[in-house]
Amino acid sequence: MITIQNVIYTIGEHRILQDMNFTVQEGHFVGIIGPNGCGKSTMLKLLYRYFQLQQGTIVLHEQDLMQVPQKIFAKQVAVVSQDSPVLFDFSVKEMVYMGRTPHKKWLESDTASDEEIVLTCMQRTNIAHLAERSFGQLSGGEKKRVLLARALAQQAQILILDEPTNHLDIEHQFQLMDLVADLPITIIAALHDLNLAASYCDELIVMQKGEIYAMGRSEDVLTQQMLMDVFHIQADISRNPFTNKPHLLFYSNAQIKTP
Ligand SMILES: Nc1ncnc2c1ncn2[C@@H]1O[C@H](COP(=O)(O)OP(=O)(O)OP(=O)(O)O)[C@@H](O)[C@H]1O
Repeated sequence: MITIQNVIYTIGEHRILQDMNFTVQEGHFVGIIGPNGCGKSTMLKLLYRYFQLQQGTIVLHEQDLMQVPQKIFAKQVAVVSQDSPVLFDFSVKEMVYMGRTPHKKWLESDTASDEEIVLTCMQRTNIAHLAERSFGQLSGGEKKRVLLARALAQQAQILILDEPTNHLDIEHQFQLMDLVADLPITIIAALHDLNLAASYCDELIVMQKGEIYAMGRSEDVLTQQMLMDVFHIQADISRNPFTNKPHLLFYSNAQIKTP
């Protein structure tokens, strides 16, 4: 379980997060939604310790997240972030092997088990055919799938995803969501596609201006009022007949033609 209590985060004069409080249960898939600039990535960056906590506490399995030793943290938390800079030009396979690093001792060489994990993760993310390609030369969507494979190879109990479907074509969006939703681990993802969020997440956290506007099951959270208040968009909300999950049809007044 991860507990976020009274977390406030400020950059310069700008208060980015205001008193964030929520709990993520083990094994749940939690989606964070909200408009551009509302603080989703900042919240995730605190969770994966890219940012230092300034105020409040984050507790992971009854331990202060900031006190967890780096090597243990890397075994527990894997991340696919928006901007994962790669300074040197590695092959795809080398990139995925990096996911095994937290499990190894200094200079310990890769084992047959590492090889099997890496190959399986490449197959599951549909990148096995890219194994020898240079990471730097891949398309945005291919890179995203390599970063996911690397995160899977880490075999962490918590997976943090910052806009994981960004750059992916429609087939790979569903493939990625199917894949991660099927993992028996905790997942926290910032998502822009509200229909994907509604389809896959156990719970949604709606953020607005650095605060939580609402949280709960997608059925309860995705209301016309919320969509107007937070996203300033009109929507018809129905059920997807195939999945029985909420389905949003968006429109603007300008699109509605009067006869
Ligand atoms: N390093 C920084 N310096 C100054 N302001 C920053 C910095 N990083 C983020 N911000 C500001 O913090 C706010 C929240 O940013 P954040 O990236 O968390 O939003 P987001 O909800 O993830 O947005 P998006 O949906 O556009 O990715 C924004 O107003 C952003 O401009």
